[in-house]
Amino acid sequence: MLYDDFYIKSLITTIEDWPKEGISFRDITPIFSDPKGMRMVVDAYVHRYIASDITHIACIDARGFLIAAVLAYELQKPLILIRKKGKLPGKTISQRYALEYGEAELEIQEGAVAEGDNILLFDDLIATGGTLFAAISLLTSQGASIKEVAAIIDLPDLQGSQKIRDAEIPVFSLCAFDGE
Ligand SMILES: O=P(O)(O)OC[C@H]1O[C@H](OP(=O)(O)OP(=O)(O)O)[C@H](O)[C@@H]1O
Ligand SMILES: Nc1ncnc2[nH]cnc12
Repeated sequence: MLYDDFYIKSLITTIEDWPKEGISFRDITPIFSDPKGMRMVVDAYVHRYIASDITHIACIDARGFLIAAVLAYELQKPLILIRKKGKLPGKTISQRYALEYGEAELEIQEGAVAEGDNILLFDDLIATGGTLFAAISLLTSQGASIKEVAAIIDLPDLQGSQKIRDAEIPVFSLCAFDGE
């Protein structure tokens, strides 16, 4: 078995009513303090993408950075940082969006990606998909193609992953919290 989704899921804790009432927050912090879990997560993505034709990995501020940086090192691919507004120096392109518990704005630096780039887009979790769609829009507006979206957790009830698939972008996640 390459990875044990039950084991990965067992590391994720749920905090009710955080950061707002009604939200069941899925906390991935314990994965980082469990070396076996961390290796399982990274190895699952390395195995999936080692022979793929992706040219770049793009990842989303902030939790998305944590695994994607290790993955870029392992796969020897350039890493593109998609950051919350006001964090990237120089000329940027930005996109506002709504997520499960608020609104925000994402940015990339001008010239970060180009026509012909084949991107693996990574974030830790897919809820409504608002964050990922903003990232997709930033990358594709510069001519890049999204080869696949990868995440640790999918929350299918919130339909983000289905909307991304409906846009004909493949989605890969290691585990799901479905009606739980
Ligand atoms: O599918 P959505 O409804 O858009 O929600 C998913 C996003 O929400 C969280 O990010 P958050 O903005 O809380 O940032 P963080 O990673 O900095 O904690 C998570 O890391 C995803 O990026
Ligand atoms: N329920 C949730 N848990 C953790 N991160 C999230 N981002 C959006 N919704 C989330």
